[in-house]
Amino acid sequence: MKNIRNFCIIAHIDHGKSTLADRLLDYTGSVTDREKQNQLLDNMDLERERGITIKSHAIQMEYTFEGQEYILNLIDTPGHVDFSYEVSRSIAACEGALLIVDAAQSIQAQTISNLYLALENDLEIIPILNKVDLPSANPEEVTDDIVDLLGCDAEEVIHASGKTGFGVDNILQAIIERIPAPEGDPEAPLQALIFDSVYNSYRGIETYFRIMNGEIKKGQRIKFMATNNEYFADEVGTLKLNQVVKQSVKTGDVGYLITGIKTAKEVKVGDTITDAAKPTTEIIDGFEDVKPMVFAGIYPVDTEDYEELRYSMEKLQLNDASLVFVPESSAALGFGFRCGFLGMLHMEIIQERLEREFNMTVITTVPNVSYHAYTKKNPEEIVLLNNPSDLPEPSKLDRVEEPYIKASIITKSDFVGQVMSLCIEKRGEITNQTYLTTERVELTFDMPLAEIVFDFYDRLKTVSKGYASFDYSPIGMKSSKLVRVDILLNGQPVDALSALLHADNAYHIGKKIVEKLKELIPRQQFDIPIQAAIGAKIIARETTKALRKDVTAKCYGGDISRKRKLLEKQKKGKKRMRQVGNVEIPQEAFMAVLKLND
Ligand SMILES: Nc1nc2c(ncn2[C@@H]2O[C@H](COP(=O)(O)OP(=O)(O)OP(=O)(O)O)[C@@H](O)[C@H]2O)c(=O)[nH]1
Repeated sequence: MKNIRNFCIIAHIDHGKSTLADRLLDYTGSVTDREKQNQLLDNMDLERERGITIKSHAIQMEYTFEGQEYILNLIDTPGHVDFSYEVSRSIAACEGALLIVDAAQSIQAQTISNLYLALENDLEIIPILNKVDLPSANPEEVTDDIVDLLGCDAEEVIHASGKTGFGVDNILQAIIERIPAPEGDPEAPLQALIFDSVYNSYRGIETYFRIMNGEIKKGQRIKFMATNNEYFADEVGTLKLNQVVKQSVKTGDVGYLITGIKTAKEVKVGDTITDAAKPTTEIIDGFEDVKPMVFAGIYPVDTEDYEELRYSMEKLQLNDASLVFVPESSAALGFGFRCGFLGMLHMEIIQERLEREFNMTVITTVPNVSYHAYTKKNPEEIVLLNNPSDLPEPSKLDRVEEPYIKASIITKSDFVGQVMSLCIEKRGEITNQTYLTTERVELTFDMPLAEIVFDFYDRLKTVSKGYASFDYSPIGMKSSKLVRVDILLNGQPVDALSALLHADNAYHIGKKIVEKLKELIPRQQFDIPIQAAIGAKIIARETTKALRKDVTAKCYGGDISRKRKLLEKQKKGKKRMRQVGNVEIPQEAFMAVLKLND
């Protein structure tokens, strides 16, 4: 046990975590040449393409230092706020963390929020100044920032480059010398923390764990404490680039477990595994059920594909326990599902995975957060509001509450004014302002989550010229004035275009939505009035004028291949169109409310 080191890497997105992890694997000879790929840890196609780590993974390295052999378990963590719960679990499985800071970007919002998580878990922090090879790197200044943040000495900050491999040896030495070996009692009853799980279509769910006390043996009868379900440990082992089957995995080590479980729901990240016959009395604390934050409708483009969509979503859920969905129907779109996501990125990922892995083309409706409504009849009972159509009639409605977050934004002092106005426009209330250095400021706001869902990231990037980073955590519900803005096309309400908006913004946003829809809805053979309404009251109107020319008219008698190309193009464009009444609506229109400022 004294030669084991468990560590994770924490960083703001794009500061070079995955690249550096690959370097460590390379340097310790943990990968053969054949296995070398650009980003080894990001083994989902989607992850590699987007350059982000979606799910955490673990990997074991062996390294000989001063004549002693060490086992280094690296637990990779996702960098995006949508997945911060997974970060917190991976952190809990370690004794130390490499804190990576980009030498050109310096400290950013997630550097700080992840650092706090690591400190809460008493991890030893090894600060690393990464990307020192960049011409724009600013090593002295950024080192000062790190020293200020951590209260460490400048000598403790390791200079490195994931690109050239510079400094990797120093990092490995620091891992061995500075991070404590795991503690724990090998004789005690089994107590292991689940920090991740992965779905494998042949073997069922693979559970990743870190053993705090005791050991886990092949064939042992074990129990998951959150669910109280018992299983046999069909296979256990450690994690190299591939799994290495073992007879047992012991205290302090990190490993995987296969029990024949088929659905991701049964395995909860953060849960404790123990022995069924001789259970531990202590649950590892910190376990919480992750709740979806953002909801949207997902519909098949072709109504006939509904059953297939259900099948695909069920398959996807086996794999991703944080995805929730219930059937819903819309007058405009037919049968589909109301889905809950951890955040906007999670929503995009699900949509993309449906397309890539299941070949499903879907239409996603305007996302909204989950409100709590209370009716006059029963003012104590919460009615969960995940869908605009569920909003009770104004006469029956007592009050509505909406979820709030604590938002932390780090930016340059030059942009404080603009960032503040943006946050105030988004109904934020400033709670704190701290100068991290003379140039960098951390602003903290209490804000409605709903405002983040709508175009917040993009606006923040624009007003700060890219020099702002953002992180948030939920802080509970607050009362809100909510109205439903309906959209009518050609006089017909299209339920899938309805949005829940704060009363103060409803007129303004309603007008903008209508203007945006005018741009997005293709012209047809007749005029299409586009209206926004609150209840029976029309608050805005635009008209898409009738089409005058036939696009292919010119091609008659002309070059047939050109005409075919045009028609092909038209067909492609149609793929994501939905006929509602006699109006064709493209997918972009359903999301128009998110892009009002483009
Ligand atoms: N010049 C230079 N570029 C680097 C270095 N390390 C990483 N990069 C580049 O920075 C970008 C982000 O690197 P990643 O390793 O994917 O960043 P990450 O922190 O893992 O990102 P997430 O997984 O999304 O959190 C990539 O384009 C890398 O090629 C470095 O040391 N020097």
